[in-house]
Amino acid sequence: MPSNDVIPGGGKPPPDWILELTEQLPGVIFQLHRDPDGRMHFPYLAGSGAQLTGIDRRDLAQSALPALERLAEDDHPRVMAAIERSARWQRPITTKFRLRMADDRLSWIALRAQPRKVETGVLWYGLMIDISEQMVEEERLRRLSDTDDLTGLANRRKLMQRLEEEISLSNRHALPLSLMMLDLDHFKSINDTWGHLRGDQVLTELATLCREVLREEDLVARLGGEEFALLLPLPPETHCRQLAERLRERIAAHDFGIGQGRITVSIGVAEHRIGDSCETLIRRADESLYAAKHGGRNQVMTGA
Ligand SMILES: Nc1nc2c(ncn2[C@@H]2O[C@H](COP(=O)(O)OP(=O)(O)OP(=O)(O)O)[C@@H](O)[C@H]2O)c(=O)[nH]1
Repeated sequence: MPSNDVIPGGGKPPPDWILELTEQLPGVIFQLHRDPDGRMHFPYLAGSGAQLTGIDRRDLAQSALPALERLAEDDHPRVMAAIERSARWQRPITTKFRLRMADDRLSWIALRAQPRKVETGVLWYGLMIDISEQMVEEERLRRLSDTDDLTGLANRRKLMQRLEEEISLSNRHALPLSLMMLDLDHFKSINDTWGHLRGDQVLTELATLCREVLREEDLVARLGGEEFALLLPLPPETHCRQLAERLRERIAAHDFGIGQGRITVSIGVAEHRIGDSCETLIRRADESLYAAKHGGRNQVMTGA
């Protein structure tokens, strides 16, 4: 295979306007070469992004290591595996990763590269582009779609997603998991007496109280209206019921601005049993909540 497989333009110097064009590109275009023994280097690198890492291109033309060392620790194995797969199956690489820049900032980079077998190993033709802004926006949208507008708690969608994950873990490793359903008592009359805005304020303060009582790893979600769900991974055996009691007492003692003791909640607790699905666990917590309401409200009930 002639050496012009490695050097764009077949070894002839490219015209000035091509050089200028490639250097002005808002990203990086490159060739990445890998020897049969796995050593990599960038025979060609161009684009305005090429300076941002602060690594000299001449060093990268010798070895790709200085760039690979800048990969975020969590992303390194995934990127190496993508390169390996691409080389083995001759499939394009499509990945994204975080790369440490000269100013120590981590930037999100999207990479696309097409591999080609050459006599000396594998040669990729690719491009990289900074997608940090898109990633921030994606994260903002994801948060929005997971969050309840009024209280800032997780919403039903987020709860269902976490519940699926936790139940799958609990079923696989027999880990404890509890679900509490919490519903405000006679909330309609609070709204009717004090107005909808005050009702909203009660919901927001209630969310804060729940968060204060729970631990970081627990999830508090507003399911809609005056109904909340609390998901507790790994609670010690009797912990969940005690916690529900503490929360109930704390709420009953709190002054929501309409006089102490006006706001109470009913709580239904269900503990995960091996083999439970989301629906089964929710149904059992709902049944406990129903029992708490019918037992006179302002109380905690656990499943049979
Ligand atoms: N302020 C406010 N009220 C809401 C919101 N969502 C639902 N509600 C009200 O919550 C009340 C729920 O009433 P019900 O389902 O009858 O329940 P309840 O009065 O709490 O009675 P029990 O649950 O049986 O103790 C209704 O008046 C809804 O209008 C909200 O976002 N803000």
